[in-house]
Amino acid sequence: MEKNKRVQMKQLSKKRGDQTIIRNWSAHLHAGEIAIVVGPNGAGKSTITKMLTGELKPDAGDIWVGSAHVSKNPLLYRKQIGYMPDKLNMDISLTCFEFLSYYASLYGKKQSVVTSWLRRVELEPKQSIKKLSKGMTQRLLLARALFTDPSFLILDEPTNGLDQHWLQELKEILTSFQQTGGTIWITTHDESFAQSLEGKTWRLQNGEMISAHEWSCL
Ligand SMILES: Nc1ncnc2c1ncn2[C@@H]1O[C@H](COP(=O)(O)OP(=O)(O)OP(=O)(O)O)[C@@H](O)[C@H]1O
Repeated sequence: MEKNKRVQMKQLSKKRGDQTIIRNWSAHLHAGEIAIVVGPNGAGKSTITKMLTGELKPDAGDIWVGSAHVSKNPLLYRKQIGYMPDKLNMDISLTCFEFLSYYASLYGKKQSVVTSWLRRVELEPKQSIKKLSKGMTQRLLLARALFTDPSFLILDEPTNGLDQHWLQELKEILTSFQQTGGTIWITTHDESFAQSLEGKTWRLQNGEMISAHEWSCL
């Protein structure tokens, strides 16, 4: 799929219970740009990430990837995104190959793409997904997010459970995605990983998304 898509968020607002997670926030990401969102537990990082994936509807505001609007063109929008959640919510017995093949059939991708991504993330195709360690599960979810060749990659706490070797591999995978015009959104608690990426960083607190430049001036 052609990448080089701009991501726009316009006047987004979201409340959960009594708490305002995002208050009237606008931003855009150029194609090939990395956005990094940091913030304490409960600040709303997962909430905003779920709005970007289309799983949660904003109370107000719009999100576009290229010309696809999150709720007005949901099918086209979903085709543009690759999402790596912070955990695998699936309690069935499948091998890594069967797991990715299922998504391959939904997205019309060849089995050879599945095989080559499993090789890239160093997972054994016949390995049961129930027996994967945390870091191995993260690698499977990374492969699932990328094998559809999205233009916008959304990663929720991608470094959880990864060892030093895989932190470096993750960086390399993200850099090559970025170099082909892919745009990336990452939420993380891992400040050293965040600092190692050349991206636009925001801190989320009390309903505000404060850019790194602004918070260094506070
Ligand atoms: N389903 C829900 N219904 C109501 N409130 C929720 C729901 N899920 C989360 N919240 C609340 O929304 C706020 C933001 O939660 P969220 O999970 O987005 O934070 P987070 O920054 O991702 O946290 P963490 O760093 O712990 O993952 C929290 O106060 C949380 O209690």
